[in-house]
Amino acid sequence: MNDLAAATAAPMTGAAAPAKIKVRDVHFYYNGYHALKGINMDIPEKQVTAIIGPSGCGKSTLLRIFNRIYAIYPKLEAQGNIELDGENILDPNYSMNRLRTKVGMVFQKPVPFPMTIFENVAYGIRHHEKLSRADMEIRVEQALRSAALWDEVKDKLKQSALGLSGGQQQRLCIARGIALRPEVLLLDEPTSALDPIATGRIEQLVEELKHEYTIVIVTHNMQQAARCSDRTAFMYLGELIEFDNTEKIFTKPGKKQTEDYITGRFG
Ligand SMILES: Nc1ncnc2c1ncn2[C@@H]1O[C@H](COP(=O)(O)OP(=O)(O)OP(=O)(O)O)[C@@H](O)[C@H]1O
Repeated sequence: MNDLAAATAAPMTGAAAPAKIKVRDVHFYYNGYHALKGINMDIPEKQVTAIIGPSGCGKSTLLRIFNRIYAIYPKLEAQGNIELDGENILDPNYSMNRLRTKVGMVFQKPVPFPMTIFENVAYGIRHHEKLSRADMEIRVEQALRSAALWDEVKDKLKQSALGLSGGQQQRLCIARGIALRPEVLLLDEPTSALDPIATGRIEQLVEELKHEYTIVIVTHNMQQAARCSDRTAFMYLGELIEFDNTEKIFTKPGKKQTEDYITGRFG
């Protein structure tokens, strides 16, 4: 392979950090509909990677492949390789249970379970580990502290989680994800249902969490991507158009489509 061919085939990265997730020639089909078309990218470890692009471009589809959540639906098919620490998670032999402990996900709308605040966090842990009551209390507290929620809920752990505000509920969902001590945290538009103050708290939290976790965030909000990510991926019509340092994407994008999108000319 000559230099030019090698450069063309190389996955997009723009990252100096080692890759936690390597996406190689990934295609995705919804009942035959080709939603992702040959995605190649390296997601850097312990950094925040934002995925942006117009509605329907495949952002959420890509994010959801990273924890194979699509596998619960029939007629959905992923092709290619997604290596997490060098192992292909799309391989049916890669255990779902193991994947769930390594990759946590937080959805657009906070969905606390109809149980106490404490139980919301403890519930997932119980599925994977047997802890004594005392150890469980420590784990729940750690998760709530990491999610910057502890001070607000420490005196009402036995109250229903449904009584929390939207922003608190979203941080509770993040605590629930963190409690399993994943290595990767996927956030699918985590602030789209929140007010600006709650949004600011989540963004601050993302900034703090990246020291421990590899974070991938899908967002419609370009200011949010610019504020809280290290790398930004721009997608369009199922393709990865550009993936680079966030600052570069927003100040000196390499592709016209990226520039048109970030300057609001379409999307
Ligand atoms: N369950 C599904 N069945 C069929 N097609 C789907 C399904 N989910 C998504 N699609 C299609 O796949 C494409 C990518 O959708 P996806 O939700 O990943 O886009 P997105 O970039 O996250 O959009 P948005 O920003 O609006 O959430 C779209 O054309 C969408 O219509």
